[in-house]
Amino acid sequence: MSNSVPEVSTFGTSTPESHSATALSRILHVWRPQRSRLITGLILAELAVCAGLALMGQAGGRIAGAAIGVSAGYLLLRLSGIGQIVLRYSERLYTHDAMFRALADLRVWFYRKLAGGAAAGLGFQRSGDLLSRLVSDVQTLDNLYLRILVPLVSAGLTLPIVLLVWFRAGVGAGLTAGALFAVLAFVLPLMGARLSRRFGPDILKAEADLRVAALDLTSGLREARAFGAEDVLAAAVTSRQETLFRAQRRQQIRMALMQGFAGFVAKAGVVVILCATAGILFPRTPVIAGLTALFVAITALEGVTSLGRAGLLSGQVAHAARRIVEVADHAPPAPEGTAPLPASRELQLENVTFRWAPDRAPVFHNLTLTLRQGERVALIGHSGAGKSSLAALLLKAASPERGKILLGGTDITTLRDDDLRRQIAWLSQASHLFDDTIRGNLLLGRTDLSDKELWSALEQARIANVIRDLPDGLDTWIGEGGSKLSGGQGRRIALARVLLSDAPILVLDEPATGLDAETERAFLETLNVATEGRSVLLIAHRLTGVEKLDRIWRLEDGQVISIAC
Ligand SMILES: Nc1ncnc2c1ncn2[C@@H]1O[C@H](COP(=O)(O)OP(=O)(O)OP(=O)(O)O)[C@@H](O)[C@H]1O
Repeated sequence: MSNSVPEVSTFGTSTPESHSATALSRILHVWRPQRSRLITGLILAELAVCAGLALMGQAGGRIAGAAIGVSAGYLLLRLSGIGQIVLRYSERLYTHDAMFRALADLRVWFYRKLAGGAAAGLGFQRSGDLLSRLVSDVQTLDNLYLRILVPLVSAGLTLPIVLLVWFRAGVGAGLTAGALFAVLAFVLPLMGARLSRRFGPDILKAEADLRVAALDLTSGLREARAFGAEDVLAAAVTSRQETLFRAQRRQQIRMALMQGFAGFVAKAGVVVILCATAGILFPRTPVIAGLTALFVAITALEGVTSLGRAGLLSGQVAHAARRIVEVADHAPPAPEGTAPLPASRELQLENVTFRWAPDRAPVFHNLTLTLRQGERVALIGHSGAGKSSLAALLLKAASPERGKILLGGTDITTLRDDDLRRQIAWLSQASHLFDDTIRGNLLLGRTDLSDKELWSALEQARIANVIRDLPDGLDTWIGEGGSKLSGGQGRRIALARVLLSDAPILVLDEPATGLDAETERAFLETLNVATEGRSVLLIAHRLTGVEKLDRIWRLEDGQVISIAC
């Protein structure tokens, strides 16, 4: 149980402001495909504001005209009324649609980055924190467009229009109301933004901490029960929940104060124009110009009161952008090329030096080895020697610091990732089973396999009989992470999935984990047959003697010692 989520930083020594600016510009860059939609949304928003101003201005003018016996047509009033309703509806629809598309693009971009760097150090990132970044941080960014950019740009475009109307009610009143509009639209948001730079990260941080604790509690419930630690874990969740509530309460109080103050400034602006209309403080204005200005002031000033709150949100938005970009940049995926797939399936490591993180000791130092096509090699070594790390390197799930990895003489960084993945099937130590049926887990989206082939792979993995006895057979739902199966059963389904792949090279990391001694022997004997004709790298702590092998590699101190069988 950690106390709080470690925050990853890849921005070197620059200031938080420059972090945010960089992060926000990266996010806007990701949104570029939606640019025309986002800009159309902005234009519609401004047109809706203009229609609203025209409606209120017309209404004020008509009321004043009626009072002094001047009549005018109602066509413009009707048009602006209908126009405002239609434009406001279209703007809401369009801006939200554009935003959801932009957020969807951002999630896909973030997910791709995450997948690309999944093994390259992101294994250290807490899954609750990653989930928080993927869900709440991305969601927070809808404020950037809907609550910050759209109203701010609209306020900038509206200011000259309202100034024109207000100046007709007198220069003094126009200047004062214009200044109050600027305070609401620009000064208060700026003050809010400065304030939120300090407090903005609190809520996101508290949310991430709470998610980590809640995930810890749910995924570790069995251990918590076994060790009687439910109360401790539940207390950790409660305490983080309280921290989040406190941060949210503080934010709401700041928002309420800001809204109250902005409302007060807006009313002051209305009073200024009212005074000018009544001839108090300012020279009396013609009644039609005065009432038109007054009605425009009511709607224009009211429309910008929420910008102060948007300013208070900006710190949160900037922090969310930073957190998303930090993770996306944390582990750049290994480079990918377009070289054609070589004919040979020989795998070679040439003087490979590798470490998982710059502050970690190297796992391999100048490692050189060759797995020949069709060869069956066991890789043994003590825990932590680097057996799984070698598998991660071969799969390009991690990249060497120095040296080359070659497939048939071609550097794997010059091959397409998809091509490489089709050549090497990997049963990792932590193979994941999805919350799906057994069939769904075996197929993983493939449509080219018959039930006969699925059963054959399950036979080879020594799990077919167990599945035949289940009421729903292949359609049995196995729960999150295969929670409705025993550890050994889940492992064998994961192995069946690997055996279904056509890859000519198999990397099997401890395939017999979770099996009893007798089943293990039978299983390894079957494996000898099931993997015939393919290159096999069998990673194990110990060998049982039944494995059919050409060579054994012992991994020691970052070097491989080859032992003939
Ligand atoms: N994703 C990762 N990020 C950072 N370090 C890692 C990661 N995976 C492994 N390591 C570190 O690399 C070293 C080699 O680990 P590796 O898992 O390759 O060993 P192993 O021989 O497979 O061990 P075991 O037999 O216990 O599975 C260890 O010191 C481990 O802490």
